[in-house]
Amino acid sequence: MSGELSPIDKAKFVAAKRAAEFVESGMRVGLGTGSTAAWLVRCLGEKVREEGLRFRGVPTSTRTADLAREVGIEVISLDEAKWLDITIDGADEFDSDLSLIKGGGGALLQEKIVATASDQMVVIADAAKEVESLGNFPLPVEVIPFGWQTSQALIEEMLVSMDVMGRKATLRMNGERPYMTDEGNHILDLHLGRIGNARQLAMVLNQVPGVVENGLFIDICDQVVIGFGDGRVETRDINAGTVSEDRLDFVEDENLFRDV
Ligand SMILES: O=C[C@H](O)[C@H](O)[C@H](O)COP(=O)(O)O
Repeated sequence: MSGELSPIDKAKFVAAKRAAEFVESGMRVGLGTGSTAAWLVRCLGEKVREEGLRFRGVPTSTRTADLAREVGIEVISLDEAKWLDITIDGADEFDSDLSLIKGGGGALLQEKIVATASDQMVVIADAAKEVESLGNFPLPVEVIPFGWQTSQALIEEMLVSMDVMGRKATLRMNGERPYMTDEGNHILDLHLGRIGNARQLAMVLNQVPGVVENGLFIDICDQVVIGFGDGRVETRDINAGTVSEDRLDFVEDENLFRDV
């Protein structure tokens, strides 16, 4: 289906393809979750098959683990890897400091652990994910099933005293049933509209009984690779303070698009 990808998928694809070049043989690599990260896994699988790239991947969800194995990537656990050279993952929102909202796909807990255990974290995203202020995308918070309604009420109460616009926390559903994460937990999505002090909110949320982790990634991401529908790619490195631009084409990528 080459040439039939939507502009948004092309944007995700070129970001993923550029970031796949950061992976070198011998590395231990955190593999993110979501549609953009799935492109990364496919691009890396192709490099394994076509170019003899040899690395070990630590997936952040069962979905990513399944896809990674399918495309020929050697999969190990985080405990086996202990520490990672790089983690590459998508995001739901990022701002100019490379603070993130993640967890739209429900994998925020493993994603945060894996990213934090890495020398560097690279986010891959289409340009629409960039925001001036985080919070338009509902902030996912992973809670244990026991007493989730109490956790929900405590979060909503706590939000009253915070610098946020909205205060509603809704239980994520999967059809008729509550959504279950890989760890068997639920997700509360916080409809905030605008988050003033994301650092403070991230810390306070994790103090609420029942909360396991929240989807705010502060001071974790080092680089973002932003893809555009016309093949342009922009890479920003927050530590080096550099920005580079480039353009990729889609012609040679027919094999990758075929099964998607
Ligand atoms: O839990 C899911 C992850 O945080 C994803 O990386 C995030 O939701 C972005 O997903 P996508 O690349 O599909 O937009």
